[in-house]
Amino acid sequence: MASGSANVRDICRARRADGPAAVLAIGTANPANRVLQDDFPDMYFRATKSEHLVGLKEKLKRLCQKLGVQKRYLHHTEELIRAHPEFLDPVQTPSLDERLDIARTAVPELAAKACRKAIAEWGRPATDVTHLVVTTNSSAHIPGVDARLVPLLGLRPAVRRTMLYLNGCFAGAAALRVAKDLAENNRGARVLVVCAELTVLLFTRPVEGDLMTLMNQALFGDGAGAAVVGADPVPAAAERPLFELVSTAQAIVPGTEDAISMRVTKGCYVGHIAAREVPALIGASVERCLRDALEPLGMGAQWNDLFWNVHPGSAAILDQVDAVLRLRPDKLAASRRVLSEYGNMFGVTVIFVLDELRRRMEEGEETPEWGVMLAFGPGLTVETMVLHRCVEQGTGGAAAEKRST
Ligand SMILES: CC(C)(COP(=O)(O)OP(=O)(O)OC[C@H]1O[C@@H](n2cnc3c(N)ncnc32)[C@H](O)[C@@H]1OP(=O)(O)O)[C@@H](O)C(=O)NCCC(=O)NCCSC(=O)CC(=O)O
Repeated sequence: MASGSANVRDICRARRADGPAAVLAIGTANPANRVLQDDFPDMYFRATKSEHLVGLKEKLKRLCQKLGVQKRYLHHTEELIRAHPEFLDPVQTPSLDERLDIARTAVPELAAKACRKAIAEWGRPATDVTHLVVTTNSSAHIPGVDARLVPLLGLRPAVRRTMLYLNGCFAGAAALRVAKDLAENNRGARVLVVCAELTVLLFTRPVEGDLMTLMNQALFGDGAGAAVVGADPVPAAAERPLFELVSTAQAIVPGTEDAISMRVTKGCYVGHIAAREVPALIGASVERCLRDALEPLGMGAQWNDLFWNVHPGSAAILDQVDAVLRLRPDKLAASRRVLSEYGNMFGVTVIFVLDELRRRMEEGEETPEWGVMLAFGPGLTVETMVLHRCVEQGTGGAAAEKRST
């Protein structure tokens, strides 16, 4: 009996990886339909036949100026909305089924596009992927996006799949956290992580007095972000670590369960955000979460000595994190750029920020060795991940060339 249990320990120990999990490749994708934020109020009020609500449209214009978004990509075009008049008033004409039908194919296809880029950069065949972690808010099917990705990407039928639904904006960080544990506890594992979102589930017409709808239409964008995660990179297979995932933490901020929420209704998804309060709530909790994550590693609160990947929930949220941590103006530049170019893509956004940080490092931007990923979402939940930079600074041309071949 005793020797039996010793055996099991040995088996478990032998199965663990030696080194930390690392991101080995990143891929991102968006739908083709590009929407400039300056054009959005006209487009939205035209598509929803709401031109008569002149005051509300002016309000949306003012709101658009405040969010930090200049451009987004949306799967739903004016043409698609014209073809689905039932989307305009989800209370009178419930249309969850029609929206989910769109998501059924569009979400896996968008996810596959990001995954293909990540796999191409990784340089190994798709059949070498051992685990798949998929997360989305924009789907409710079984078999899910994970199962659909197997034939789309040519993964092995024996790939071990994990599907995370409805995690809000912390989904990307949560998926990377799960991937880290899988990679470190399964020697040789190569985990494909993908997060994909479509906002057609939230689409609805503007209603006088309903500010939340304006916010949901103006802030969020569609996209997919993928990463290959594995420990002990194999140089002979041309694997190279970009970021080591050093430690992870998750915390619920007490008393904030109503601050961000989402309900699946007969009509569509209905999101609620206590938008004016959320930046301050995050600001009040962020330092505690960071100390809890960093102190066990013997790292102090020298926030400007780190690089930062903060989920850009909106400009006000980034401003609040900036102010509380007294960050130098350039510290959240990657988060601000992604918000500006793509909008808030829920959990996808932190993967885009990771890619943007990598690009900046390759282009030679002076970057500290250690960094932090911070993501927020319903709960209020704060996900914190300590990162270690492996990207070689200033390798811009060579690395980008490798990705494009
Ligand atoms: C809502 C804000 C843009 C408001 O900015 P300011 O406070 O600077 O400006 P303000 O109060 O003058 O408001 C500007 C205009 O927006 C209107 N306004 C205020 N609150 C609003 C709301 N909830 N929805 C829509 N409009 C709103 C005001 O009436 C005003 O209109 P008028 O001009 O007529 O007076 C900002 O506070 C913000 O970005 N909050 C955080 C948003 C957020 O929570 N993002 C996280 C998304 S969720 C996420 O990322 C995670 C997840 O989903 O899981």
